[in-house]
Amino acid sequence: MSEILKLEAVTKIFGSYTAIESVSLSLKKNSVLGLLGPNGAGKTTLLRLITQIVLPDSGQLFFNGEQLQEAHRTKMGYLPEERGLYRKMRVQEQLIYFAQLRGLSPREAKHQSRDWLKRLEIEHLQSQVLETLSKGQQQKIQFISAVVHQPELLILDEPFSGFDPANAEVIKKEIQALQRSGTTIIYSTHRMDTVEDVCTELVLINQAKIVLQGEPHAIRKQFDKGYIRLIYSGTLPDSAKAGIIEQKQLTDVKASYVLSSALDKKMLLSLLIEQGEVHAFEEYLPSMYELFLEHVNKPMV
Ligand SMILES: Nc1ncnc2c1ncn2[C@@H]1O[C@H](COP(=O)(O)OP(=O)(O)OP(=O)(O)O)[C@@H](O)[C@H]1O
Repeated sequence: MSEILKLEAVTKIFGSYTAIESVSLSLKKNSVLGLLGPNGAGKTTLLRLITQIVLPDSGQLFFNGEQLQEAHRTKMGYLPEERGLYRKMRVQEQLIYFAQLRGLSPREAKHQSRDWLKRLEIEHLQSQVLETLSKGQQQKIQFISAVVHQPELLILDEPFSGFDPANAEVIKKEIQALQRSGTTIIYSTHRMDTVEDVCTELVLINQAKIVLQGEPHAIRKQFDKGYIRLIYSGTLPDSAKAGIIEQKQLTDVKASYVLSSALDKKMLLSLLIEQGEVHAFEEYLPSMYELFLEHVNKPMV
């Protein structure tokens, strides 16, 4: 059984508003799924359906091949968007409490909490009351509370929010390490810069529906228009000028271009080499950011 999670035509309606509409997806064990989408698209609702905080109005969810049920909760870790820790409780007490709640023995709970505090280099905070910690430090504690019981499936809603770039990098590395040790990860994010490094799968949600789905490079390849990226010092030959899609001056002499696929690549390259200095001449795939904008702005049918 290589599938950890499966959704079949899942729909969630709040009053008269459909927040998730007939979403189907299947997730292989050990993958990292990035959930992208504009504000209000339905990402958090989808995560809440998987964690059973809300129940679907129709459709089915399966975990490791079984109908999703209460008992699966201890096999999942959830970092919610609205962080929920006890402000007056001490750090270590709190982590031990959450770990035990998710099925660890007191001894194992203590061991794992200590280990994680050390990994995130905040062991010196273990006896502090949560509310005396900075926002980023509290975020780290919240992250630990989601992973301390070694869940099979880890669900993270905007895991990088509240972190400075250095700590965001620390969290990114931990997510990658968890994947290497066998954890399956789903996370929602607005940070397009991290998705291709971290994710093996991407899902783009817009207006309650999935509009793009697949492996990041494959999604980009699907929308390949055959463009060329050229970084060049010199005067562009006339034949290339006609094919300019995008142009950016980098220095007085050096510029970056996106050129149309209509050009004869071999001939163009030899002309360029003859007349100037070629710094880069490569296949240009649309970025996830461009695809995001394109698909989110398109009216959905
Ligand atoms: N409990 C609820 N009751 C009523 N409407 C809700 C509820 N939860 C979510 N919604 C609505 O469902 C839609 C999707 O919300 P959701 O929080 O899933 O979006 P999101 O993609 O996570 O957005 P963001 O990126 O802004 O966090 C929104 O219009 C929201 O108002």
